[in-house]
Amino acid sequence: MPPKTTSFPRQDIRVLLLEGISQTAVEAFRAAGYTQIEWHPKALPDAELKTRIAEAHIIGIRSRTQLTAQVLAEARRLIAIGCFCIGTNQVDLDAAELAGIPVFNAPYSNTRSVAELVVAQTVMLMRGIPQKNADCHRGIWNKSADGSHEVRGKTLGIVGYGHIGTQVGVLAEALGMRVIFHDIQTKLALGNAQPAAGLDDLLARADVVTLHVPDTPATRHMIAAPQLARMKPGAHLINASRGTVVDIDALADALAKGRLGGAAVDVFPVEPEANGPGFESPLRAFDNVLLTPHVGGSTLEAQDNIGTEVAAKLIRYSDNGSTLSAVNFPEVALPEHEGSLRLLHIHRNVPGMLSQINEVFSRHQVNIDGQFLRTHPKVGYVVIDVNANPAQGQLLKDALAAIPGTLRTRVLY
Ligand SMILES: NC(=O)C1=CN([C@@H]2O[C@H](COP(=O)(O)OP(=O)(O)OC[C@H]3O[C@@H](n4cnc5c(N)ncnc54)[C@H](O)[C@@H]3O)[C@@H](O)[C@H]2O)C=CC1
Ligand SMILES: O=C(O)C(=O)COP(=O)(O)O
Repeated sequence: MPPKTTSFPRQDIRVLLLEGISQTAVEAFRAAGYTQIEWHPKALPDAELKTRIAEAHIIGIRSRTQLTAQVLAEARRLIAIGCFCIGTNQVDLDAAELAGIPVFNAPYSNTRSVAELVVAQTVMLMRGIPQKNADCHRGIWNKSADGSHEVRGKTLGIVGYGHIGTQVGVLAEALGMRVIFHDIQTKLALGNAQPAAGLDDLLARADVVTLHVPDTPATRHMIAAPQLARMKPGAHLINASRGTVVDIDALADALAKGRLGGAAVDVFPVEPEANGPGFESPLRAFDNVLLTPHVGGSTLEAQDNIGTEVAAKLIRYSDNGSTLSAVNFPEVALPEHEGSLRLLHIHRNVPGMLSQINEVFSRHQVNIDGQFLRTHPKVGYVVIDVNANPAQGQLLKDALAAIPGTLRTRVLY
């Protein structure tokens, strides 16, 4: 397959934004001079996604859209992917990298929203509110303190002590909870939080266990029947991480047997494609389970901030070539290239690539003003600033594209 080349004025760059991404993103693209912006309130069905992605230069998604290797194979013009969320597990990151496509996300902007929800869920579960709420809706008055507890002095176990987990811990301590955590990395404990001796130790000690790990092979079903059996009788489980982390049938079984006091679940192994009827889960049967439709990060504040943040990263890459904070790609932080022409060359990381690239410039007798290189094991990214006119830029780009192992070239004027 010939290397992919993209070199357009901003007005010709097609931006496809799916899943109701905040208008702040649309405004940011417009303000930067992009005019071809297509916005969809929902995810697209797979077949339509393949057709649309074939035309797009930039795509923005949230957690629903699956950008598999098969979908990315259709993305002939795509230069960048924006995940307008934290998780990037919905994108085949290796396939994107090998196609020369950097992926950006918003690692912080919705973390506070998730943390606030989890703290609220902790209080609700400890008070038995899900059942009481369900009873009241059915006309049943059940005023009782049985099984209802203050959170003060109780133990919260946080699995995954990252951006969200740490904030949950700080907020929970403000309510007087004892906080213990488990993480695979050594973490600075905030406040009076204490690391647990391991996951099993945490499960055995916590009154409420809350999960804040990413979806990785190691976290899939990390909470299954054996782990649920280790939890304190009557303890509560909260999952606002990914639906893959909990074996949902095992959780339903533990709830059916009365092993747990309750659960709050925001994310599911299979989530409906669109709003409306069609949500299936064995957990629907339990009044003591707080079910929410993956809204941990869905506040207007978070979504607006995410829109601005990810759009800025996509625009910076499109205009300037900077891949700083890309999650799958060699990171190159670049100065502005005013007065010079910038060539981007993305290639398979094989020996001799840089000398072949430089040979192109000596052959064309063009001076290099600046050169920036970063490599990953499989992919290299070189940015070359030259003192050349646009016509020379096109010739240079074509010559660079002819180097075997080239994945993508662009020229930025
Ligand atoms: N419900 C929702 O709407 C939202 C869900 N999320 C989910 O929450 C996850 C966590 O978000 P952040 O805290 O921002 O991520 P983060 O990357 O800051 O923290 C994740 C932590 O989990 C730890 N970890 C990874 N694998 C582990 C394992 N096997 N065992 C124990 N710890 C492990 C990491 O070392 C890290 O400290 C995201 O990956 C995303 O899937 C994020 C935002 C909104
Ligand atoms: O940020 C994340 O990882 C989330 O899970 C939020 O996903 P969403 O943008 O609400 O589809």
